Amino acid sequence: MHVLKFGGTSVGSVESIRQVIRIVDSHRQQSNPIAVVLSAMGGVTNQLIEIGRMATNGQLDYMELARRIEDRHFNVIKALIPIKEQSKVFATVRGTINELEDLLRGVSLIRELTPRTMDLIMSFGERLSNLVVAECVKAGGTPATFCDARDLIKTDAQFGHAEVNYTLTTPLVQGYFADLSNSSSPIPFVTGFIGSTEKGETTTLGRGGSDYTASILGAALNAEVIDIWTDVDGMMTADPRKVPNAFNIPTITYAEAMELSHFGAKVIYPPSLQPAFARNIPIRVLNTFNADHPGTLVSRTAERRQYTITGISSIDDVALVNVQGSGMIGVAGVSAKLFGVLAAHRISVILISQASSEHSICFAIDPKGADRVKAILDAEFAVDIDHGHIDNISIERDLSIIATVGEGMRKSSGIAGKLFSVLGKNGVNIVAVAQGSSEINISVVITKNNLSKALNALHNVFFQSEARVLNVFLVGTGLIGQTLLRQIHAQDAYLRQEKLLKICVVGLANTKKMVLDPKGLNLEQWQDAQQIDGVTTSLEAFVEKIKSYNLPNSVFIDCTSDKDIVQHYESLLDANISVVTPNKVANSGSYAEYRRLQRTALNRGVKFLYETNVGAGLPIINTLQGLLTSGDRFLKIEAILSGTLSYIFNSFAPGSKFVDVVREAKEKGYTEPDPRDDLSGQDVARKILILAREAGFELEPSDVTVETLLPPACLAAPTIPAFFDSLEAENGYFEKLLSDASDRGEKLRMIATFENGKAVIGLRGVGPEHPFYQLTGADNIISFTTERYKERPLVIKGPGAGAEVTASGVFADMVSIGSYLG
Ligand SMILES: NC(=O)C1=CN([C@@H]2O[C@H](COP(=O)(O)OP(=O)(O)OC[C@H]3O[C@@H](n4cnc5c(N)ncnc54)[C@H](OP(=O)(O)O)[C@@H]3O)[C@@H](O)[C@H]2O)C=CC1
Ligand SMILES: N[C@@H](CC=O)C(=O)O
Ligand code: NA
Repeated sequence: MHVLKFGGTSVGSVESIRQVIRIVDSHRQQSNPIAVVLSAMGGVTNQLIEIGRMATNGQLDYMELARRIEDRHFNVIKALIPIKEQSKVFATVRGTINELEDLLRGVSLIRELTPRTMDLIMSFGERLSNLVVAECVKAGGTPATFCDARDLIKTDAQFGHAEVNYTLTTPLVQGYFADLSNSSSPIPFVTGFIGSTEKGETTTLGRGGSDYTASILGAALNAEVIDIWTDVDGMMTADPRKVPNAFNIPTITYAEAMELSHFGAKVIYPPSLQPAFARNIPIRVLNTFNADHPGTLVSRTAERRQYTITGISSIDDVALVNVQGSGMIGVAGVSAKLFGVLAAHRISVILISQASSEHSICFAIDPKGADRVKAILDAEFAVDIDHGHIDNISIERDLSIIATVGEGMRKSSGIAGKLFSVLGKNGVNIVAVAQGSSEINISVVITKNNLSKALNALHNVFFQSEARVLNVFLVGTGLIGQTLLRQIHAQDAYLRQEKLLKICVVGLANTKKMVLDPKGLNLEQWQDAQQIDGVTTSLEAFVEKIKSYNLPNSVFIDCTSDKDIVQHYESLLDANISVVTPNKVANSGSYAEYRRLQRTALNRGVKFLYETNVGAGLPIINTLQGLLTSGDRFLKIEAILSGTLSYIFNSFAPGSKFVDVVREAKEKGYTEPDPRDDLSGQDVARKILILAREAGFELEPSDVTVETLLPPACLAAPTIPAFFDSLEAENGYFEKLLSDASDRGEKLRMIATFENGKAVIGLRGVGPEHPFYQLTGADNIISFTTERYKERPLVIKGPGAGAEVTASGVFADMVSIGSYLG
């Protein structure tokens, strides 16, 4: 026997019913006999409930709604049954609707709607859908018969959620199907959701009722398989409306399905499938509208999986009740009393957590009942509260529960660690935790506003064949910023495939316009988006947006040289947003500010990265941090730290004009946005200060001595154009510097030195014997003398400025955050 159950959407329209008939027909070709269970046409059950309510209130237009239900079924008949055979079926439907109308008339007269009558009213949905579809199938030439499950499924009299009496039901089901197979073997279309008492009163089976019917039939007939046809491709790793990366779960165990469904994965309601589980009958969850998709197979065992967890589920809105007090410690019976009270009041508890100190118990409930629960507990524990054994009972609202579920978690270490670490790095506070000893479900209670972020962050780390998403916000779309965007775009496919990382640029800003889209901007047209969709930039508004989006794995990148923007770093880090920047301003201000940023990042478990502050993409800061972390001590740093000045002194030759060489350096992208910063020595001063700090020294900007190479007239230039004019006017001065040096057989180098706690920068002539003599292009060279590198210093050399190398350094910092957060 093969049981096929179709839900309300599957029988919701003429087109979908056509598809149901196709599926039924294709299964009929197979050797197994089949039984079909249908729900009511989509929406009809709710309409019936509404009709019942209207009739009780004496609203006569309930008749109008009943007609609409009739019309929907008539339309199916008209579309799927040949005209000459229609009248008989119309008459049967009309007769059934008449019965409903008589019943409603009675309700409207006595103005009372008991649960018993409600069940009877609701039963019309399944009775009509099965009746009509069975006739459509017959009209297509396939033998079919309508089966009213009230004749087979016997229940107690708990109307609304009746309990099945298997002792009576199983033989009735078996007998019916035995008779059927003795006849011409028509396909039975069995009404889902309904049953009847021994006295013949109509009952309904509660949530997941039609699945329950399929499961009862499958268990009684020892079916080979039960198909639950829905409108989605089986069960998913998470709710796809909340987690866009969610994907289909091919196989899942009964226990996992139970755990996931309990936490709101609404595709099926596994408790209703319990009878089939108990008999080890496999269940397939399939999509009527994508019938070739294999869906999800729910059975006792699941195939070996790539991932430790199977799915992530959530309950969006819960309240947490906290009962605590010193009187609870070591006193037996407090929890018995607590949960006894809850049970007596039929209050369903979603999650319980108690620490071993026994000082407090908290449990999650539906927030709608929270006030009532508090009132009940206040009353029940009034004496304990009065005596101070129990503190006041508190309720926390606006919370959600996330459950990570999977058989693979059993006996496997590190899952909880990963879960807490990811939530921690994303600034998601955990209010309560629960893990059953079955170890297949770890549930955490978090604040509701973090639900989407937490679900996506967890899905990202636990299902790593899906690329992890890094959400990037970039301020500064000048030379470095746009080179970075180009590099990100060019590397997109590589990062996804090889690093399982997707960089999603969510926001962009320059001084004029800012544009944000939480789904990610198209990097082929970011300029257009900024121009057309952008609004006037406000850094405050940009930062507020970043925080309010509350996306997982967020990174803020500052590619400006602005001073104001760095004021936002701390609050961003504090909101668990990592910061990456080539901008040296933050790290070269006061030492206190530098330390504050470091500490905030550390405390928040996020990253503040600035490798490109010194030597652009050259691995200088990382190397230095590595030495310091491993216990080395710095004795001396000697370096050429300006790409611009290197280029200038390597290119300035007799016959050329100094100002032209500076212009070339600017055109090549080596200079700061304001080249006076390079020429004055300010840029180098910032870099040596940062290096000294990274080497563990507490230096202030005033501790750096700068011997500038510029004559006073250039230093005094009030604007960039005036500065270039002054360089031109002072050409003789620069020529003399050059000729004096070459007369001595030397080259000019701006050298920064840090030794004995002092940083000095100055223009020096170096001869061929000096290691800095051979430097070419815009190269930087940094020589670290340390306890371990004392005889021969550790030297790093290479291009220290330029758009590509700088942007790639920022890129590397950004990607390393992706790995860290993942
Ligand atoms: N060039 C190099 O080799 C290296 C550069 N760096 C650093 O990289 C950073 C960027 O340099 P670069 O790209 O050359 O500079 P650019 O002048 O080309 O670009 C700066 C960008 O920042 C934007 N910007 C400035 N202030 C603000 C603000 N308050 N709000 C919003 N946007 C702002 C500018 O906007 P708009 O477009 O509207 O003007 C522009 O888009 C600098 O800090 C520099 O020190 C570090 C290492 C090497
Ligand atoms: N303007 C800087 C760029 C890197 O920080 C330089 O010339 O070195
Ligand atoms: Na660097």
